[in-house]
Amino acid sequence: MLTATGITYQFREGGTDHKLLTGIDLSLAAGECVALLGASGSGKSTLLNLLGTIDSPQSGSLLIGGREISALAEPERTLFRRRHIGFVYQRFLLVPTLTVAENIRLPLDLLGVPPTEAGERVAHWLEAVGLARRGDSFPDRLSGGEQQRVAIARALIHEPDLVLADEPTGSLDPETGERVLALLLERARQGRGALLLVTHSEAVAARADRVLRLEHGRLVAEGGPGE
Ligand SMILES: Nc1ncnc2c1ncn2[C@@H]1O[C@H](COP(=O)(O)OP(=O)(O)OP(=O)(O)O)[C@@H](O)[C@H]1O
Repeated sequence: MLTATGITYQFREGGTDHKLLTGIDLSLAAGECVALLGASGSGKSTLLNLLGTIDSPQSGSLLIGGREISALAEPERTLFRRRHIGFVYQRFLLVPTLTVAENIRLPLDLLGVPPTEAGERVAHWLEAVGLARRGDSFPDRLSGGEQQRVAIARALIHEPDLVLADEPTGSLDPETGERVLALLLERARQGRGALLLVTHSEAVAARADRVLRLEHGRLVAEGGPGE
């Protein structure tokens, strides 16, 4: 469902060009779970932003669901992202002024899903992440693990084809992290969307179908030759 070929990314800082990603080749099949490891600063989050169409590479091709992303103008790209991609971040990034239910509902409102259907889907996801009684709470009333479950419900509610998760369990205790990981993996294993999961944990990575490591601007398959 995703094919990236020859993706490069560089940035200029202090008068010098830094080549962060020098040639990323990556294929993700629908329903596949791939873990992405790499040293701090190797460019994992940058790569996620590129694959998530938030940022643009200097060169290379990115096909998602058969569409070439670089060919899309910004409004189309935004719409594409809202429809097809879900993001989960280490720091949750919930909107503090919205309730839990409103946070989860946000992607549906942006897509113009009718209110009755949106309400039903929010109720389903509140239940699915074990927060049925917390819909009216504000995020700051929730524990870190609960906030991350809200973030996951928000990332999945529109049934995206691709979920990009940037260290989603990084700030959680092991038990809560396991619960959050299980939620993400379960959905991919049901064939409902591919998952690319950035992690620093070898144990978390071992749960994926495949493990890739970002090294010197390229992806290397763990325990085998390159992608
Ligand atoms: N546009 C930019 N301008 C300046 N610096 C940038 C830019 N894009 C990326 N960088 C730098 O490139 C490096 C890679 O960042 P990135 O967040 O992608 O790494 P990472 O592998 O996710 O790291 P971590 O594991 O610590 O989260 C960082 O040092 C970051 O500051």
